[in-house]
Amino acid sequence: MLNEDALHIKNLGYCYKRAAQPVIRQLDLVVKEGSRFGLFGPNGAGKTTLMSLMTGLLPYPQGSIRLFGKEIKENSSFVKSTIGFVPQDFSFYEELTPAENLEFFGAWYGLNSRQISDATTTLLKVMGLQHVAGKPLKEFSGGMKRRVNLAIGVMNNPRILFLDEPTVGVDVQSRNAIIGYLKEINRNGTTLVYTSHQLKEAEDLCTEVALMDGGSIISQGTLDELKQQHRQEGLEGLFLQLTGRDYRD
Ligand SMILES: Nc1ncnc2c1ncn2[C@@H]1O[C@H](COP(=O)(O)OP(=O)(O)OP(=O)(O)O)[C@@H](O)[C@H]1O
Repeated sequence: MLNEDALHIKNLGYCYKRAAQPVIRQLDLVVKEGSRFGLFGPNGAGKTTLMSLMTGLLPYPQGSIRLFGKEIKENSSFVKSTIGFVPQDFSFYEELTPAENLEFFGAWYGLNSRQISDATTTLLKVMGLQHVAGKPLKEFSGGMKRRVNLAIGVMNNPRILFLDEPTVGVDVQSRNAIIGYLKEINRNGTTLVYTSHQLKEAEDLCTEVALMDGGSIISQGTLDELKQQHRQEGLEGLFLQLTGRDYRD
């Protein structure tokens, strides 16, 4: 159902072990189902940490994260069947072929052999990987590896897909293919939660944005709303106005 909250985060806090200060502080965030949501902020703002919390990879001692109304730490099998995750670091086996990787991750998601075989055929075609389906990933270019990383993240046809810098280091062709595919699955109902430093790409992809700094959300709305509110023509100007020009790391 559109307009339901896909994600509802309240008063979230997180501190890494032995770190002097929390990385996520009293963070509130709502993502509506069906949106293409972009999360932006300087290096070290806490985006990857927040992704890890939202996908259940890190436990959260403080606050609440509800995924389609369910608290994620109490509903791990619901989370596994509902989300897809495309992490910033490649999350596959370099010695295996794309088809073998998809088979492995499909089984991990709990898909049956027919579902795995159908998803593999479709995704190899969509990602333009049919001609290298039998080669190990260690022989692939960066763009091809990014496309495999994405294919793994969408194998279970997720209701919500989290993407942490999914196009870093890719050429224009791969970028176009990846962004085009993300728009297509969003039209078919998948909510997207995406982070990137590619702000032009983000303007094209995202319907809603949030800016993050120092572990909190400092501004959230549709891109048009925020541009108007802060009298900026683009996301880059908005970003610099709200987060400043100093290095963070
Ligand atoms: N495993 C860890 N242990 C301790 N501190 C960490 C760990 N991972 C990240 N941090 C720290 O947490 C803060 C937020 O890091 P995080 O990677 O979430 O930021 P980010 O917004 O994703 O940055 P970037 O844009 O560079 O990817 C940084 O100060 C970082 O040094």
